Amino acid sequence: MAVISVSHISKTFDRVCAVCDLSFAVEAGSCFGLLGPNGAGKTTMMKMIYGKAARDKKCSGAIEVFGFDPARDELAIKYLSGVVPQENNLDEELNVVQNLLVYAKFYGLARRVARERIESLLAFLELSEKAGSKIRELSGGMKRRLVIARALLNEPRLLILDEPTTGLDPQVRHLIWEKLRRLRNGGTTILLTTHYMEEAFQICDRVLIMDKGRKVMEDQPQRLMEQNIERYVLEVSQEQAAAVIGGRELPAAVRADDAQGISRFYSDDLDGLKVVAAMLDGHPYYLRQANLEDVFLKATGRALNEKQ
Ligand SMILES: Nc1ncnc2c1ncn2[C@@H]1O[C@H](COP(=O)(O)OP(=O)(O)OP(=O)(O)O)[C@@H](O)[C@H]1O
Repeated sequence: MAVISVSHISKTFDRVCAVCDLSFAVEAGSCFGLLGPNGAGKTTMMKMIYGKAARDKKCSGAIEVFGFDPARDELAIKYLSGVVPQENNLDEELNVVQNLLVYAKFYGLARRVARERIESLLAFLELSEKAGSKIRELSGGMKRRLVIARALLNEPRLLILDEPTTGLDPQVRHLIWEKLRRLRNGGTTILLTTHYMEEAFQICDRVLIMDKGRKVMEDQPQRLMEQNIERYVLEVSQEQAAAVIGGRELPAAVRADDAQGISRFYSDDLDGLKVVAAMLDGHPYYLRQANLEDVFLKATGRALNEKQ
């Protein structure tokens, strides 16, 4: 059963189509990722889902979240969901527990229930020791975990996260991924945006890759890779590739792609790439497995982390 269903939705700002005719569904108990570079339209799409942005008036599409239309029933959706916005909008004047109590009050939780929930959420997000700390005393990763704890106060069936780990170090990123996996395994439906292909690959059951407001492709991450990209990549600076390989014939199973100053040679056949490596005659290169970044690059000609 779909918890979120988006059908032919568009949103235009000053004639710029931020979201263009987008359709997708998020199944109950799954983790769904909107993956795309800065400005792809991910945040705008999310905001329309939780009622913070209106779709175009002339757009004939529909959004349903738990069967409710966010344009009309924002509050009903709010009580069933938790939202982690892109910015950590915590109250700097209050400490960790006080920040959570304010929200607990908003949700109408009795004080004893609120205290119990806060204690268990702080333990779950490994913040118990910081319960009495001021917000400015927290690291970026702690603030992010606190915002996630806050979004979980009303025990939501749907958790919406806008770039949950942007700017955080790899250790915190992995910790947050583990927590999100546990929530998903416990039955919470998760919708997140990210421009980290690794994040999408690690935690999403299904990924919609978007660019310039439009869907580029959508599938399980592993399937997106199996069906759209070769298994291995050899990377070398474009300048060096032009100097030593330019004009020479490549092995039959090798495809070359130049973008952002890097020449990439793709193949399912590792031996073919070893031939390319030998042609480089001692110039440095990087041989790796292909990932969702390569899928995006092949589809759009641009890198995921490139500014638009
Ligand atoms: N309130 C607004 N007014 C005008 N243009 C906007 C507004 N919000 C977003 N846009 C434009 O809509 C497009 C999509 O922006 P959006 O923030 O949804 O992208 P995004 O994929 O979430 O990017 P990021 O990863 O940087 O958050 C961009 O061109 C952006 O400049």
